[in-house]
Amino acid sequence: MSKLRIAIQKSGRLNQDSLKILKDCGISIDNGKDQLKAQASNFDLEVYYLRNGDIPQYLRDGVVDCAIIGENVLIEKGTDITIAEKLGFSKCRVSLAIPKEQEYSSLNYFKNKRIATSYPNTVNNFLQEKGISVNLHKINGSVEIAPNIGLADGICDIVSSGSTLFKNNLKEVEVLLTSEAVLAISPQLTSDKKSLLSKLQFRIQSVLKARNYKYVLLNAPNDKLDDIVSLLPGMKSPTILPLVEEGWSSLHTVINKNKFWEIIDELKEKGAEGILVCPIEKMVL
Ligand SMILES: Nc1ncnc2c1ncn2[C@@H]1O[C@H](COP(=O)(O)OP(=O)(O)OP(=O)(O)O)[C@@H](O)[C@H]1O
Ligand SMILES: O=P(O)(O)OC[C@H]1O[C@H](OP(=O)(O)OP(=O)(O)O)[C@H](O)[C@@H]1O
Ligand SMILES: [Mg+2]
Repeated sequence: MSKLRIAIQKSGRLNQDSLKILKDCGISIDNGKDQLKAQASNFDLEVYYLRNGDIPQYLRDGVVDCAIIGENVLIEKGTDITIAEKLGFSKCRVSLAIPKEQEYSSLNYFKNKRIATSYPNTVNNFLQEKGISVNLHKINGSVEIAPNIGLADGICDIVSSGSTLFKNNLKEVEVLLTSEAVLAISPQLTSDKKSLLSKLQFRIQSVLKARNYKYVLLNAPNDKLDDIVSLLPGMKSPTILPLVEEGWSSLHTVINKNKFWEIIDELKEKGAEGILVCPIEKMVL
């Protein structure tokens, strides 16, 4: 059977997290330094190390079967490509920004202005829909410098913490889209690869679920258990085991990491003691 070919970014912001998710899926990659193609030793998978910006074309041409790529790049260059999973890392947004000292009240500000960007299609589609025409300057990097050197009146680029905008005296005025890393599928995927892709996707889903939950163990007096259990969603329902000490139990459950601190405070209020919180490696529902 032929192998599933996956593209990941060769170097840059997605590279390490992409390798990590494959590793967490139990996939070992024989990765010689500077190799552009590597094999997994325990899964029918071939890894191609490519530029993020080139990946949509490789997917379209069927040179690779799937890829880990920023959603923003697919919106810019690959609207024909299907997203199979959102992967929860490399979260950012693509935004319009202008010099800090400029007044801004609406998108009309941009009428006939010069905008520097690496995302011309995204900007064009967004502004055309609103009936606003602009002069676009396509540049590939260091976009935030453009207004300071007189090349543009505004920019459209990736924003995460906002510190690059801040350092360049710019302010974010419109968010065009939000993005995160995704698993994208080639439109040319052949049927013989589908079961391998499902197997990979199943593993990715188990890893992503586990990343969102914590395993919690606590002790509580038996007369407080009902109150405590009412706070806990769990996978089905919590496990309760008697402690050696008379009148006490140990309770085990899983909690969504976003609700974690909120629930921990309530658990303590209701009489829980000795609370342990552990990471979960995989979660299969
Ligand atoms: N500051 C950021 N915070 C979070 N995610 C980001 C940030 N900057 C970029 N990203 C995400 O990571 C992806 C890769 O960004 P990176 O800057 O490493 O690559 P690139 O230079 O755009 O691509 P290439 O591999 O083609 O050189 C982006 O497409 C975006 O999805
Ligand atoms: O809001 P922030 O947290 O400052 O992040 C935004 C910056 O991050 C990215 O650049 P990167 O650091 O990847 O450099 P690059 O331009 O060389 O890709 C992006 O192009 C912005 O410049
Ligand atoms: Mg970058």
